[in-house]
Formats: sequence, C-alpha cells, structure tokens
Amino acid sequence: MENPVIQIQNLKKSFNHQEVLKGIDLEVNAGEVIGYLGSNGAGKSTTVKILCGVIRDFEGDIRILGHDLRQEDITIKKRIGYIPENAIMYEQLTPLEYLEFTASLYGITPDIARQKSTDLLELFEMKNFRNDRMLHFSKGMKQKIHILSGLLHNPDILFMDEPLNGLDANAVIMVKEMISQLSKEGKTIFYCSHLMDIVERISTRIILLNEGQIIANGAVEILKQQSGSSSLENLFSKLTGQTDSTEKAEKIIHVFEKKNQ
Ligand SMILES: Nc1ncnc2c1ncn2[C@@H]1O[C@H](COP(=O)(O)OP(=O)(O)OP(=O)(O)O)[C@@H](O)[C@H]1O
Repeated sequence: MENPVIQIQNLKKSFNHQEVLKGIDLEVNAGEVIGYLGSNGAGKSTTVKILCGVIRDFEGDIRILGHDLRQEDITIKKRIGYIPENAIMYEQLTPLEYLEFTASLYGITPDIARQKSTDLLELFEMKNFRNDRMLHFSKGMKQKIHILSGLLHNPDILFMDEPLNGLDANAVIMVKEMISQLSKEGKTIFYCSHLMDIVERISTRIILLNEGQIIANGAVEILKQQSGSSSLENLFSKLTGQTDSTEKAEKIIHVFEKKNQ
C-alpha cells in the first residue's frame, strides 16, 4: 500500500516579484529515492529549503509525514535530515564536538551521541581527525561531517542538496551504497544533483524541474523510453531544451577567440 510521506499541493514561491516555483504538485512515498533534477536556477534548492522549513514563506500546502508544515514544523524537523548545498558549520569545533552538539539538538543523550559520532567518524575514515578543529579541513572532509550530522538522529526522510560535492571516489561509493540501504529500510531520500550518472543509478524516480514547473515525473527507464533517450543526460538535454550544446560550445569559444585578437 502506498504511504505518502511528502505531499505538496500547488507550491508557489516568489523572490522579489520573480516567481521561482510556479505550482508544484507532488507526492512521495516511503522508501522512494527521488532524484530532483533541473537546470541551474530551476528552483530545486528553493523547494528543498521550503520542505525542510528553512524558507517559511510560501504559497500552497505541504504535509510531511502526515503533518502540516505550517502548523507542525518542529515535529517534522525531528524526523527529517537536511544536508544543504552550502552549509555553514562551526569550524572552530572539532568533528566530534560538532556531531555531539548536533545530537544534543535532537535530544540524543551524551553517551549515545559520543558512541554514534565515534562510530560514524570511523566509518567515514575521519577517525584520525576527530579531535582537530575543522577550520582547515578540505571541502570533502567538511562535506563528510555535514552528511553525518544530517544522519545522526536517524531521520525518516533525508533531503540532500548536491551531497557528493567534493567527496573522493571511495566516499561517493559509500554514500551511494548508504542511500540504497536506507531506502531498503523504508527511509525516503530526496536528492538534488547535477551528476546524472549517479542519479540514474540510485533513484527510484526522477522529478525534472524546469523554470519552477515539473516537466517529467517517473522511473528513469520509463522516462527514457517515453522520450526515446539513451541516457538520463540525454533526456535532461531534450526536455530542458539544451540539444545544441556542441554548437553553443563552438560559439562560446569563438567569442573568447574574438576577444584575444
Ligand atoms: N534568497 C533568495 N533571494 C532572491 N532570489 C533567490 C533566493 N534564493 C533563490 N533565488 C532565486 O531563485 C531561483 C531558483 O534558485 P534555486 O537555488 O532554487 O535553484 P537551483 O535549481 O537549486 O539551482 P542550482 O542548480 O544552480 O543550484 C534563482 O533564480 C535564484 O536566483
């Protein structure tokens, strides 16, 4: 039986009189891995920020895990995890301190927080850095900490905005595997990315957003068949109107060359 955990009706959002989301209708069931795709500026991050309660001013109705987002955002926040695209972290803290702090916000007891944080840091190959300040950590090291802090409280829905940014090949494989295992446990993953090959492999459903509207919604294989596309990348280009990329690249190079003469 279907069990919708995200229900969005006619979601609209404007910034400075520019309508960025133009009436999104969407239902997501428990256990789905949603690949939320779209060109730069399509409105993906805005959608995720609204669903996670970061942007509170929007039009339309949203229910998460059966709760109205406007009325019960704290109840919802306890049960979702959010890994933002450009998260700010307290870099003066060490990974262990940061994860324990995050855990305390979710009411996890200090003993359990210490154990969980230590285990997760070891699994993410960050054990040797657990007591170093994060100030000089590389992008990928910081991203690992963001991922862990989003997962620490065992959320039912995980929102991830470009979560693989900066991760090395081994970490990417591990996160992909983790997503598929979480989904098998019934967790729902809502995932924004431009990495088409990865999205194609891990998503159970693709939602394609174009200029604030959903223009495709379905399983990768079905969408590819329907549109006669050989890959998700090809489908993306077809539906978002970027089929002339070779010609465009030539024109861009031509402009550069002109300037140098
Ligand atoms: N706080 C804000 N104030 C004004 N405009 C905003 C704000 N946040 C987003 N926008 C605008 O909303 C539009 C959608 O932005 P959004 O970040 O949701 O796109 P995106 O699909 O996530 O893009 P990308 O793939 O580049 O990350 C863009 O035109 C952006 O400039």
